[in-house]
Amino acid sequence: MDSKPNPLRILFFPHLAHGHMIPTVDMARLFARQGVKATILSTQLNVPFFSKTIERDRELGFEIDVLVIKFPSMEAGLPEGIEVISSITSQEMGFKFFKAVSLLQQPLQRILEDCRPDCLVADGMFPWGYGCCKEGWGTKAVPGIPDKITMTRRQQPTELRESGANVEITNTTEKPWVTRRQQPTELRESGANVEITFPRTGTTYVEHYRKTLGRKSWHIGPLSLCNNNTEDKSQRGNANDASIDRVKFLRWLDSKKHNSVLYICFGSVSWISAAQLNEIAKGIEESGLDFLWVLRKTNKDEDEWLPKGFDERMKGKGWIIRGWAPQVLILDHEAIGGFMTHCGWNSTLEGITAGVPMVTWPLSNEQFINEKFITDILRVGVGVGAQEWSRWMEGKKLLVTKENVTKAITEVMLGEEANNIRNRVSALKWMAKRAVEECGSSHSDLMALLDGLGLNSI
Ligand SMILES: O=c1ccn([C@@H]2O[C@H](COP(=O)(O)OP(=O)(O)O[C@H]3O[C@H](CO)[C@@H](O)[C@H](O)[C@H]3O)[C@@H](O)[C@H]2O)c(=O)[nH]1
Repeated sequence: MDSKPNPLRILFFPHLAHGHMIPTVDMARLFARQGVKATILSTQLNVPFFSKTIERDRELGFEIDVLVIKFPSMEAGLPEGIEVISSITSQEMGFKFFKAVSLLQQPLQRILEDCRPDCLVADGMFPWGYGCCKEGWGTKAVPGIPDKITMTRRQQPTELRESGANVEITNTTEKPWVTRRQQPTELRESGANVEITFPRTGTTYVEHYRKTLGRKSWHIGPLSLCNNNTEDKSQRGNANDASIDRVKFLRWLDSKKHNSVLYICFGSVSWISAAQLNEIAKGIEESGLDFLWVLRKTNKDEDEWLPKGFDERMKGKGWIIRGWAPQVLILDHEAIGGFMTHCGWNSTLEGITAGVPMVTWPLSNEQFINEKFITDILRVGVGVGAQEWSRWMEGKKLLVTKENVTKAITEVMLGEEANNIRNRVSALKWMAKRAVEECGSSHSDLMALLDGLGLNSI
């Protein structure tokens, strides 16, 4: 690949959580493919989650690298080794973790002064990210004139300077999924509900975002589609090489009929009680469906909750994967006919992009809102009946019963509506694919954004 002598340099700083690192790394790779020099900023222990992917892109000639920022564990009273949300095991540890994250502001500022990138893409979870750029560290080429003139932010007219504010780059296509990244807290605080915030009166959500909310935004997703080979898909977000296991369960999936296997995964941070896991297992068994079930390593050992004899009875019918599974690869497999999901935004988009009907089981964060989009607006899934937030509190929460589980999964995979749901989600799948192709809306937004940042004027 021809590399420009002075490419546009963008620093990407994702939150220290898989659900944020994964799409940000995809985004950085997407930008690098357009000639941007992309640098991903992260802490030492998080780099292995994406370093192999980055190395492969570098071998292909793309300008993408990684910069390490020290995580202030000690300063926040955290033990060494806790640098990603999925390692948090208690509420107290969670508070300390977020304290440490907030302490990253000053080191970020120093990095910006040293590196002087043209642009910082900071995670929405770092509300102080934009403030770090206000000091005028960056230079920007003035677009639209024949000669190259660069100015620092401080030298720019206010208008130009302000235009950089509150830039939203969303991992979405032009469907309703677009706006939710920052909604939950606002929604909860305002007491409003989904219908009020997103009226369905013929206007698309993108228009709503841009016109009604007046937010500058570029809708460039679904980002997972930039992983277009098996290696990329299976290593996405994964520090270990799970190739042996991968081959095993992919072969198993190959032996199954189209759309016959239920895939179950609750994302990278959720926590499910032993009693609830027991109900899920019984519900799956009752449905008679084949399944592939991903469990985080932090979940209780199977002998604490797995119904007696489950393993024996489910031989050949199901797999339980402990740890990290290559989700995008699995969802793309034609044997997968349903996805039981906690409605994390990445999983939601990945399910839609793969054209897989969903069984929705929101747990926390903004997931109950995402569920409404899946079940009520897009109508590509059926709710399992989750009624309340659950996090950290074993045994005190309202359980979703095994009957609820059986009912929802059979409705999505076999029921009268199953075909209609499948047709609707298939239509969205193709829409999503078209959006990222050349001339598609996401591709056009990406080009417009890079143009605005001066990619072609440098
Ligand atoms: O075994 C696994 C588990 C997860 N994933 C991937 O990890 C990501 C998980 O992201 P998401 O589905 O968004 O769930 P969370 O990890 O729970 O993400 C957090 O961050 C999201 C983005 O802000 C929010 O929407 C969620 O509510 C919040 O819990 C997805 O890309 C999955 O494909 C895997 O590849 N393998």
